[in-house]
Amino acid sequence: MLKNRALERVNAREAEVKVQLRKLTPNLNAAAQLKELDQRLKAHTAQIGFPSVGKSTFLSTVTETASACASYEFTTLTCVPGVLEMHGARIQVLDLPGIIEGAASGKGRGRQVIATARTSDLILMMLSAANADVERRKLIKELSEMGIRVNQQPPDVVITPKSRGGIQITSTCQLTHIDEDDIKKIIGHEFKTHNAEVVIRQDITVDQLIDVLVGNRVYMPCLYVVNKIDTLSFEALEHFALEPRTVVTSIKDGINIEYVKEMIWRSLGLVRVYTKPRGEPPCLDAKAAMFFPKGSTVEDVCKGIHKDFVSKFKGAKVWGRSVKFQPQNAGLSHVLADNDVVQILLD
Ligand SMILES: Nc1nc2c(ncn2[C@@H]2O[C@H](COP(=O)(O)OP(=O)(O)OP(=O)(O)O)[C@@H](O)[C@H]2O)c(=O)[nH]1
Ligand SMILES: [K+]
Ligand SMILES: [Mg+2]
Repeated sequence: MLKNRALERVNAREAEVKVQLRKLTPNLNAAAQLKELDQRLKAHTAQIGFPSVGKSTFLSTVTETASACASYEFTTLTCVPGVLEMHGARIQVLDLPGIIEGAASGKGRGRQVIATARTSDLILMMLSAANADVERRKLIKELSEMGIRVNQQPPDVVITPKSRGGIQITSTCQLTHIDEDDIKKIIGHEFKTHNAEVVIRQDITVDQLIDVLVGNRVYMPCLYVVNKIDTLSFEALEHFALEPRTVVTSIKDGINIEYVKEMIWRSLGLVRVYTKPRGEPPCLDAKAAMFFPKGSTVEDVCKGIHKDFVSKFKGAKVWGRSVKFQPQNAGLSHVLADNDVVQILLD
C-alpha cells in the first residue's frame, strides 16, 4: 500500500515545478504585476481550457477588452487581462493560451499558464460541450500535477515534529485508506524524523497525507463553464446543467452570459461591507461598499479604512447576517457576512 515510488515522483515533480515557477515569462508575469498595481481590482479569475473552446470569445463578451478569437487553435499566445464589473466590484478576468494534455510536464506553455492561474482567486475552467467530461478530467489532472487542488478543502491533518517519543498518531475518525504503519513510514521518509505528533480529523488518503507533508499545495475554487451548447441536443446537455459548480453557455449565441457572471461572483465569495458613521444612516450604495475576501473580520475593515483604526479601536456595532441581534457589539476578530453594516467606535 505504501507508495514510496509515488512519493519520490511527487518530490521530483515538486522540484521541477519550483524551477518553472521561477522561469515565468515576463508576458504572463505582467498579469500578476497588474494585480499589485490596480488597487481597485477586488478579485482575480483565470481561464483555463483546451484550445478553441471559447476563452477569448468569453473575455471579449464580458469585458471591454477585445481578445482575438478565431476558429484555429492557439489563437491566443499571451495573457490578456480584462475587467468584469459585478455589483460595484472590479474583477480581473485573464484570457490565457489554451493548454494541452501533458501541459504540466512541459508541453507547450502549459506550465506557465497554469502557474499564472495558480495566483488567481478563481479558476474558470472553459470546456467544449462536445467533449466536456473528458476535458474536465484531463485539466483537473494537469492542475493537480502543478499542486493545484480544485474545489477541495485542505486535509484536516496537523503534524508537529518533536524531539523524542516516536510518531504519535491520534485520529478522530476511522482511517480506511491508510494504516498507522504507512503514516509512520511516509512521515519518516518526508520529514526525516521519527518523532512527531500527528492529529488526523478526516479519513485521508496517502495522496492527501503527502499533500500535507509537501506543503505548497493551493486549494482553489473552480467554476466549470460548458460552452458551445448550441452544438448539442437538449438531452445531451441535461446532465451538465445539473452538476455542481457548472454553468452551460453558448457565448456565441449569448446564452447564460449573465448567469455565468453571477456564478463567478458567487464562486469568489466576496464580502461587501458598508460602514455607518455615528448618528447617520449607512450609505448602502454599491459605490460605497468595501470588498473583502470571504472570512474577513472587523479588523480587516479597520485596516481597510485607516492604518490607525486598529490601535484606536474601542468596539464595533454590526448589523446583518453575521450577527443574531441587530445591532450587536463585535470585537476585532468578528467574521463578517456579505452586506453587513459596520460602525467602528474609536478611542
Ligand atoms: N458554436 C459555438 N462556437 C463558439 C462559441 N463560443 C466561441 N465559439 C467559436 O469557437 C472558436 C474559438 O473561439 P476562441 O474564443 O478563439 O477560443 P479560445 O479558447 O480563446 O482559443 P485559443 O486562444 O486558440 O486557445 C471561434 O471560432 C468562436 O467563434 C459558442 O458558444 N458556440
Ligand atoms: K481559437
Ligand atoms: Mg484565445
